[in-house]
Amino acid sequence: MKSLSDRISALLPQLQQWRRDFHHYAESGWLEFRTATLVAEELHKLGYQLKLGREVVDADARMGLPDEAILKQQEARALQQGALPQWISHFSGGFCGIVATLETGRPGPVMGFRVDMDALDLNESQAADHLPQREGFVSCNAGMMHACGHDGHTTIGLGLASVLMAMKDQLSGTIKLIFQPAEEGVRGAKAMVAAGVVDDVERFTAIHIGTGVPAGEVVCGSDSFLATTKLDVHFTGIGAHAGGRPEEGRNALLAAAQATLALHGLTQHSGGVARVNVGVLQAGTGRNVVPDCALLKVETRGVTNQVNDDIYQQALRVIAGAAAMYGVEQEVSLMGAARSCTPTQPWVDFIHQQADALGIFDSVVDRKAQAAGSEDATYMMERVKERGGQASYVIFGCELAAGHHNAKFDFDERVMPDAITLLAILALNQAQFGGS
Ligand SMILES: O=C(O)C[C@H](NC(=O)Cc1c[nH]c2ccccc12)C(=O)O
Repeated sequence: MKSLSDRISALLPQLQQWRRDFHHYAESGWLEFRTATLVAEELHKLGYQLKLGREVVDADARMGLPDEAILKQQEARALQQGALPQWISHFSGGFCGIVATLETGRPGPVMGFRVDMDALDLNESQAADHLPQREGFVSCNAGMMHACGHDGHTTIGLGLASVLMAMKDQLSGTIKLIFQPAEEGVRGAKAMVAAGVVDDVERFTAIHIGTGVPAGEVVCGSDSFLATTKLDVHFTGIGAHAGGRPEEGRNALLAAAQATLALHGLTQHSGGVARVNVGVLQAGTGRNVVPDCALLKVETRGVTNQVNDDIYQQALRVIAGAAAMYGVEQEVSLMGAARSCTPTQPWVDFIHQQADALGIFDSVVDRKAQAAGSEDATYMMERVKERGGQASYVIFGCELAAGHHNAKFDFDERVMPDAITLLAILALNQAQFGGS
């Protein structure tokens, strides 16, 4: 019987081909049409039971959804780029979620593994020293780039699906592989949770690669995710002749500028780390017009849910105050959110034990001290925990060509087989878990 290691070694060419294809056809959140159809086809060929689109994504719980015109345009683009027509109708309208289930027929827990599929809104570097450019798989979609490793995550999910199906006679219980859209901007997980995707999951594991963790190190229970709230703020003023009748105008641009400066002063909280970032300020229409419109794209973050919630409430007050200063209207729209979350220690201990026993990592640790970014997998973790299940978030360190969200981001692809190995071992050895 082929060993796990032999099976994964045999997959290496396929892993690189998958990763580089996903990278080349990078698709941002809710627009992962091509990616989702290819993933669905691979999982179908492997023999998994599939739940797709609206079956696993609650329409009303989606956040930060692009408008109808963009959804339609991007679906057409995906078809032109090779999205599979037989699957795409499941994902139309921005429902690019997939859950693949393997029921072994033998008693055992439901184990959930979650990967995310979306790219970032970013133009990828086309410099000669950027490997994806040099080797011909740089993103072909303007304004979309896999600059956080989610092409690798999707590939790890497919590699895991392949080896687990091949070794299904050695498994027990049920395996659920969750392919999530729109993690960037923390927009997709809540909708999958609302659709009930993890309601039966007893042991949940989400993953990330890189994040500053050194190559060869695995973090078994990352617990430093910042709770976060993402908001768009529209200011509406009154236009007027800037030279002739400025006093008749109500300046939305100044309100937005005032709000921006005030928002960035909000990072004091006795509860710990807090962040505010105004990432976008768009305003006005012409140099001789008192600006009647402005848009801010803002995020708040906090080391705990309470810190973030407090900062968010202060932000709302600051925005209302800036609008009042200039006599303009303001409207806040929620565009994304994620909670902070602590993994369950019994599951972290089990992952640590299995990673140690594998002997393929230079370092195995439970957690890292530095405040990480944010993650909406925390919604799934919290849902599993509130039903008494086990949940953790594993980070696989690897060499990065540049930091996350940078136009020259790239990762060492050798991290993928190591990640698949550990995740597969968690499933194959789950009977050794002594926790609840
Ligand atoms: O808030 C978001 O949009 C989610 C996004 N998430 C990530 O980038 C994934 C991530 C989680 N932890 C880390 C740590 C370092 C880089 C990336 C991450 C972020 O933090 O901006």
